[in-house]
Amino acid sequence: MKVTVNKTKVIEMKHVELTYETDSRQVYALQNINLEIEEGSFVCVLGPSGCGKTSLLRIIAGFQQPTSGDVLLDGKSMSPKPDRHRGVVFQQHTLYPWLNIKENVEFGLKMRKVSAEERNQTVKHYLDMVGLSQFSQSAPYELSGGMKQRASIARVLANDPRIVLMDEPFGALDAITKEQMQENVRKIWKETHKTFFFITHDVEEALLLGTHIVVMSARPGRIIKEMHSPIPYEIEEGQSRKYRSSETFIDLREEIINLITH
Ligand SMILES: Nc1ncnc2c1ncn2[C@@H]1O[C@H](COP(=O)(O)OP(=O)(O)OP(=O)(O)O)[C@@H](O)[C@H]1O
Repeated sequence: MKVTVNKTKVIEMKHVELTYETDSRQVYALQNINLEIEEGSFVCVLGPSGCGKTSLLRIIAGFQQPTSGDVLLDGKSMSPKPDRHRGVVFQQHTLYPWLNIKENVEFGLKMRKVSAEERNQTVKHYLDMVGLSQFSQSAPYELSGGMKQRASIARVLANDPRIVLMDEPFGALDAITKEQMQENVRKIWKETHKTFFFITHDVEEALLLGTHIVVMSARPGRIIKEMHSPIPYEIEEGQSRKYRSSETFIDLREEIINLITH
């Protein structure tokens, strides 16, 4: 007997279209986007510059309304306003400079009037997870770029979102820090079992992180291919570099590059 596992869909996008209207012109940004994001998956969105990746993330985050189509969160029409269930990590960190790292991470919890004891436990848990326990009293300016991004991830996770949205979060980091951050995020994803939605233009990054890879066409952005990859489950901690030369990795990389460039 075939057993079918009905996985929970955190996000469903149905026939989503987006046209930006400016004073001088219309920009047809997204065309008929149909996407299902399963709980616990790590979705990576890849595509040429200007294809609408950030627009897609902004719609899921609630920063942008689609022109038409439906977006569901846990099967229900999504609130048109951003909320803590959809936490965003941007390319440039958005930590408050006047708060220390602990205060930044506990900010959302404080707004929700979570007790001091629970706030302390939660902040400690996530600062430990991102390796910043020693820096809880530091100001954001005292941290390196990679550390600031780790603090931003801890801040989002502390709010216990349904989905973590990341818009090219490592785009401004040097190559070695970027590689370490990829390892960190994959480890965090495995530990938290959270659902991630991650935008990148780096094919190798998508392969090292994505269990569900979404490839988009040039504008107007359409989904031209979706792939389900075993790679992030298989890579052992610290083994990314070795994995890049594996046959599965090289074949998938070639397939994606061909899709994007043709
Ligand atoms: N607020 C806006 N008003 C008008 N046009 C916009 C607006 N935001 C984005 N666009 C246009 O919509 C298209 C998609 O933009 P978007 O930023 O979503 O693409 P992207 O794939 O994330 O690009 P990149 O990889 O270069 O960051 C682009 O042509 C962009 O110029």
